[in-house]
Amino acid sequence: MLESVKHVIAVASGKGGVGKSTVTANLALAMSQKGFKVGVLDADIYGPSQALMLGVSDDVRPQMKDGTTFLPVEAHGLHTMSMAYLVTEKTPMVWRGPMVSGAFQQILTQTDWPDLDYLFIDMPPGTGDIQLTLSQKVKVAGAVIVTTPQDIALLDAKKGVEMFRKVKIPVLGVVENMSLHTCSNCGHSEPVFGEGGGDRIAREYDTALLGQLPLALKVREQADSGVPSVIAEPDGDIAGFFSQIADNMNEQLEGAVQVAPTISFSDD
Ligand SMILES: Nc1ncnc2c1ncn2[C@@H]1O[C@H](COP(=O)(O)OP(=O)(O)OP(=O)(O)O)[C@@H](O)[C@H]1O
Repeated sequence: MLESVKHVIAVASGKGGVGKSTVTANLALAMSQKGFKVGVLDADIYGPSQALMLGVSDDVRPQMKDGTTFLPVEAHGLHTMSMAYLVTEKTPMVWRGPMVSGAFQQILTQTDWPDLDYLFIDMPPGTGDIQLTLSQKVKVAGAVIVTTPQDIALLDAKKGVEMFRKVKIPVLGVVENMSLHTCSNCGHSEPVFGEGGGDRIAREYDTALLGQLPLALKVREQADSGVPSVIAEPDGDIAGFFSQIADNMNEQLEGAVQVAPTISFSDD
């Protein structure tokens, strides 16, 4: 249950479509590759995408324990739970606010989470009911804000930072996604969505810039095929970015619990 989770981390964005789910999946996998026990909860109830990104097929349903709790679904070594496991692709999500936060609360608290170092919550975009429910019901260790560098996204990201501050959830830092695009034909790089936005917001709000990710075709292709870049190319540049982001996030998490090294005894 939630008591067995050491750190709940909310991954949020002000604006939709900035790559929050992509960052959540890859960051969780990067953390898992470092030896931490990691879970992912897809709280983006209107548009859950973690199942797709983590390669969980449509017909997978979580098993029940004692008829009251869900057992998380394992994917690439992560323990995952998502609204997508409980509804069919064709079920329209036309719920009102209270129903949405009720459903969120239920999958959060009625999932039999194993001992986890981190539970990453892929939040819906914006500053709505789910964000409020989360802050009221759970002790959240920190929030990671994902943004793209252009002004319109930054404006929304700022609202996100302010909201977390208001509800006393520490903002661990900002991930700037789609920073530079490198042409796969000629290698030329250009800042499609502008430059330096993540850095500006981090300074303005006295928080860290956890990392910058390029806009790259393979990031989308790999995520969409259910094998995020960190797994698809563990030694590639994208995996390297996420490994650094995971380290930076841990640095920001005061008193982060490190996984105890395995101690083996020898006879001599
Ligand atoms: N750095 C990147 N390079 C290329 N494509 C990317 C990158 N980051 C995300 N994408 C793609 O952009 C699309 C939107 O990303 P994603 O679903 O992660 O965004 P989101 O912020 O979670 O969206 P939503 O608000 O709908 O939940 C996806 O198709 C994803 O594969």
